[in-house]
Amino acid sequence: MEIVASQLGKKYRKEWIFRRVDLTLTAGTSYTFVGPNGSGKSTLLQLLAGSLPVTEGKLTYSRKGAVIEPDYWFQQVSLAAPYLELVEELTLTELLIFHQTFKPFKQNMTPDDVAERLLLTNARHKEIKYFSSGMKQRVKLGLAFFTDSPVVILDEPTSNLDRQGAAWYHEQVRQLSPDQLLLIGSNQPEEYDFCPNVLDVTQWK
Ligand SMILES: Nc1ncnc2c1ncn2[C@@H]1O[C@H](COP(=O)(O)OP(=O)(O)OP(=O)(O)O)[C@@H](O)[C@H]1O
Repeated sequence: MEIVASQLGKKYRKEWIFRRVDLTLTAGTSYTFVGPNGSGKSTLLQLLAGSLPVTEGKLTYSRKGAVIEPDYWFQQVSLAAPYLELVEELTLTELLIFHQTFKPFKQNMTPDDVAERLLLTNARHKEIKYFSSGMKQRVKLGLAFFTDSPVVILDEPTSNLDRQGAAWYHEQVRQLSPDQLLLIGSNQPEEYDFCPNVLDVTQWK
């Protein structure tokens, strides 16, 4: 899996958030985008996920040399981010079953298997709206970790997690497949201490 950005730029109203972003992101490794609050990390991740339109430049997804059309990018990507909401009225089991109808889990994992990996077996019949913020964050991360998708994008992955939750995050992130491409947006070095490619988004201002 490869994502290539050529001369990518994003403008909101009259303000350019970044311009002339040239990147080649290749599966088998991870990339972390860093920069101060408001510098554009989340915006860039959403562009790379194909969930926000670019203002200028070009984005290409390809797998084994074959270009993937933009209509199919969403199938390639699992994104966990603070601004993405879970369906609060569903129980955890209902949410996992619902999610599975769009994107299957890895290795034929069942919703019960996923709940166990989330350390939330006891909460699987509880509605998400009654989950603590840390439990919700674990669910968001788990949907990204355990979905069978070649690209995993994590924006502020350990927000709301306690020390045990952060340890769980590190354990899961280490278990991602070498075929997957991991992209992170972060301000906290301990979230990406394992990541060999750290890119400061202010270079594209
Ligand atoms: N929908 C929008 N309309 C207008 N401006 C926006 C919109 N979304 C983001 N911005 C602006 O784009 C800039 C970059 O925001 P972004 O959320 O990408 O930054 P960030 O680096 O992820 O910040 P943080 O570390 O606080 O999460 C900010 O100035 C923000 O106000």
